[in-house]
Amino acid sequence: MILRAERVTLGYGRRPVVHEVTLDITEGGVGLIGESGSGKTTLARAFLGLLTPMSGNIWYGDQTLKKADLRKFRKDVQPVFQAEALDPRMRIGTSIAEALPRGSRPGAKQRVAELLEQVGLDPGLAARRPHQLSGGQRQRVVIARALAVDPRLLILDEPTSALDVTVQARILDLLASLDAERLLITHNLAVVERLCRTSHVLFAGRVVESGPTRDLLANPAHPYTRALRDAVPRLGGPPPEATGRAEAVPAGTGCPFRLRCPLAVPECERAPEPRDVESRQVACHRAEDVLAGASGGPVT
Ligand SMILES: Nc1ncnc2c1ncn2[C@@H]1O[C@H](COP(=O)(O)OP(=O)(O)OP(=O)(O)O)[C@@H](O)[C@H]1O
Repeated sequence: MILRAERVTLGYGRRPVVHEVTLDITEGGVGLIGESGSGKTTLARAFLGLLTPMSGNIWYGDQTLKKADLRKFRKDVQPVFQAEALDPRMRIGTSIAEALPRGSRPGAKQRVAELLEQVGLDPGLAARRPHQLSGGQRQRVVIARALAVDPRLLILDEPTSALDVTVQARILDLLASLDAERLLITHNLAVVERLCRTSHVLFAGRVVESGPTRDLLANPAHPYTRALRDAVPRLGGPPPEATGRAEAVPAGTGCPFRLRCPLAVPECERAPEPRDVESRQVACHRAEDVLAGASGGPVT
């Protein structure tokens, strides 16, 4: 385990938007799934040390981020940002060379060529500027930049959402082939299926279901996971529309999903604690009914 969030609450100003999340980044890839506004990027920013928790801790090995060696942390944990963030005026080679650790500048040209090859690009592209590359090539450059410091963990926020399906599949193959671990943020379930052994489903800033990705997708135990899965989770498909907004119920007033939940019962006015159900942790009073395939109405 490289990073761990322990009962982390995050927010902007005084408004919390992620509530008491506990989550380990373990081997085999970890997915954070949820619709727009559910808090995925906010949690990723905390894992990158860019947002300080209102309460709880981010652990890096056996130290909290407050006490950790930040130089080592910044080398170990690298974001993979959107390709649009590449400086349009800068040549690709310079852009990658800038990310290299200080001591390695003398051999930079050679190292840039190696990194370009590692991500499946012709080293000759180093002389070009971003607009002279395709979207898929630009995304590979972004990955090469992140790999420049030989990180242990990549934090990827929708790394392929701007790409067409075939290019997307090739970038996923590349990501799957890398040695670094992954925290992957997406609304696209096909992407987590390919890259993450474990997944966490966020709704309105709370983890509602966690477990092996395979199990979550094959047989969800939370009605929200089921809604996400059923809402066109094709590779390259649009974000699920049938699921509406994440901020359905204010915090502290029962299950956050209950106003949209086809299985809601009066008991759901009491917030469900996460509990172990089969292979996963799920925060739902009716997880067993969901697993059994119930589609609506109260338990009789
Ligand atoms: N800089 C900010 N200042 C204030 N509120 C913010 C800020 N960034 C995000 N938020 C709010 O925090 C909540 C969670 O946003 P976040 O970006 O983490 O969600 P997300 O799941 O990553 O969504 P998306 O998939 O659209 O990126 C939202 O209600 C959003 O409006």
